[in-house]
Amino acid sequence: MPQASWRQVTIEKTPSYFVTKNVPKRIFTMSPKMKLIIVVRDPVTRAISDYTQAKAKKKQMPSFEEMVFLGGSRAKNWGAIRIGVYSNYLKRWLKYFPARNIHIVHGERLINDPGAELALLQDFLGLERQVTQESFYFDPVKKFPCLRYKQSLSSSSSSSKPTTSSSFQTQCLGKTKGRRHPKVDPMTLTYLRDYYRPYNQLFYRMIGVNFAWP
Ligand SMILES: Nc1ncnc2c1ncn2[C@@H]1O[C@H](COP(=O)(O)OS(=O)(=O)O)[C@@H](OP(=O)(O)O)[C@H]1O
Repeated sequence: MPQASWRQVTIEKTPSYFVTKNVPKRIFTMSPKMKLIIVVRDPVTRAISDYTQAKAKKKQMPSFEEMVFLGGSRAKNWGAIRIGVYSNYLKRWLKYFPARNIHIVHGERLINDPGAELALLQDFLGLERQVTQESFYFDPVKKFPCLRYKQSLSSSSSSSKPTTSSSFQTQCLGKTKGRRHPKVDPMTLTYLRDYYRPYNQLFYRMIGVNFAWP
């Protein structure tokens, strides 16, 4: 972790931390006061997203449906499916950290209403609410929210007096985020939704929030 002054908050982001066995203990040993942020989305969409990412790297990969059904009972062990059982992983974290140290970000709302989701996140981190709805605009091409922020530009005039003007800068997430998902056969979707339902219910009870994933 880089050094930070008392005015700064350092964030480190690695998706695999959530699901890697020894990480809760390792992070607890590093600092039991650590604040943890977990972004979750409907596990069925998550599985398709995971598959889409893998397929982009491995073109000859079978279709999503084949991966789910031809894998038979092994399919449940396929990382893309297994990771969506959030309750299993959260349990491990709760052995070390109290629920108040863990903030769950609602992945769908992060896309549909980023200002509201960021308000909750800033509160959790004890930060002033500087990122607001106005910090985002919806990019019609990318179909995702992107950041819009003011940047002060200093320039020297002929009298060499510094002038400060401000303009908006914009920033979207990179090309690998927000990939187009394949269309998945409805029977496969139903099968996966039925599979996740009880685990989702357990997860809602653990966090005290119902995301109402279908
Ligand atoms: N603002 C914005 N722009 C683009 N993408 C956004 C945004 N907010 C959330 N998302 C969702 O982030 C998903 C990719 O995040 P990952 O955690 O899978 O990324 S990674 O594992 O760290 O590579 C990515 O998943 P895919 O849509 O499957 O690509 C997005 O749905």
